[in-house]
Amino acid sequence: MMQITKITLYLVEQTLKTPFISSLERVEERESILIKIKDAEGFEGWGEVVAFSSPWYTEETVKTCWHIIEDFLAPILYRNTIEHPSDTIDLFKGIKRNQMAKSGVETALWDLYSKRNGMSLARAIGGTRTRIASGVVVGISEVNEMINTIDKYVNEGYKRIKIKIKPGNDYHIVKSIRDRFPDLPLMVDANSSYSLEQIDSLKALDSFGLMMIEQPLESDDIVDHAKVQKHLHTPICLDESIVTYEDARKAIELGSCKIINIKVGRVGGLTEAIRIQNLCKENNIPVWCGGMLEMGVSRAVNIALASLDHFSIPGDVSASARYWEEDITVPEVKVVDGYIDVPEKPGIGFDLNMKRLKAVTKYKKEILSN
Ligand SMILES: O=C(O)CCC(=O)C1=CC=C[C@@H](O)[C@@H]1C(=O)O
Ligand SMILES: [Mg+2]
Repeated sequence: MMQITKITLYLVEQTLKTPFISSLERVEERESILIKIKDAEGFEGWGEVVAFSSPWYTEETVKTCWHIIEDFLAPILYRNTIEHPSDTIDLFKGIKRNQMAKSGVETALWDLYSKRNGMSLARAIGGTRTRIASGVVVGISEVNEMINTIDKYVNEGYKRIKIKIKPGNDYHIVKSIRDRFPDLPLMVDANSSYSLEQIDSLKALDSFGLMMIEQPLESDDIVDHAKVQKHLHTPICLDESIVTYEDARKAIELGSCKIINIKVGRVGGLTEAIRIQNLCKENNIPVWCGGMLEMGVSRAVNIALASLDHFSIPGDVSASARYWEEDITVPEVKVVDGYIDVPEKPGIGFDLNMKRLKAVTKYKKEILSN
């Protein structure tokens, strides 16, 4: 039984090594919230909230998450004894959506729970892999610059490259990259920048042997995606549209996608992420672990998630050095020959780099229990 005695929130900010550009936004300064949860026996768990500063990817922001955690989720934790992190599904039921806020808290409880039980987070959630295959994302820029960046990542051993596309910035870019790297495991992510009327632009990509096209249409759509999938050979992968297990079930039933990108934050935590992977396994829908330009705590959670057996496609879990001069956890996440080792230490398997955390913290607050 976990009796929560202290919850502390940290607002942190780090500058990305290079700005990240998608069809919707340019991210340069990355804010996040870190959550530290302490229990009556002195164990500590850490979680990271992956919402961005503005609501371009989903409706949540750093500020909405802070509000939801401070005013609603933390009081629930103080009022209840918790046996298992999955108890939060019921405890948080009265609070609609706000998945990233819930996930930050739930993953901190998973870290706490696995530390209390002397197990790694990966083993606590049933992960079996000892290492995970790593892929990396290349943002939108001038095509020769993208090719040089891809070349660098391929030489670093990354197993799969994802590039960002948008209408008008698609066919010629993919063609140039394919000409240069004919056999590269390559996929594209449109972040919902196409409409049904632009289906021909998507069909034109069919000739490039892409692993998948991620989220071409609206971020809450599964109906039109099903229509498009019928006319495409390339599998559609859904990201933004899948926020719950029920969304995944309906999308699979409708044929809206052939692959799902699971992001822990987007679906409200590890418990829901695991349920979605199990559903996909039953339905032969491959899954992979998405990224959120995250710092070390959430990166560690992604490594644990991707150690589950049905995560068969290299995801967006890359090295700490992909984004950060110095990460907030130690040791840094490293990619060796295209793989990241799954840590065996109890909990998330990485320690907080307290010096770095202090340097990047803009504001810190202990949430009081009444
Ligand atoms: O974390 C990473 O390495 C990159 C993640 C990434 O590609 C994304 C993060 C957040 C929003 C998007 O632009 C994009 C995605 O949609 O998957
Ligand atoms: Mg995506």
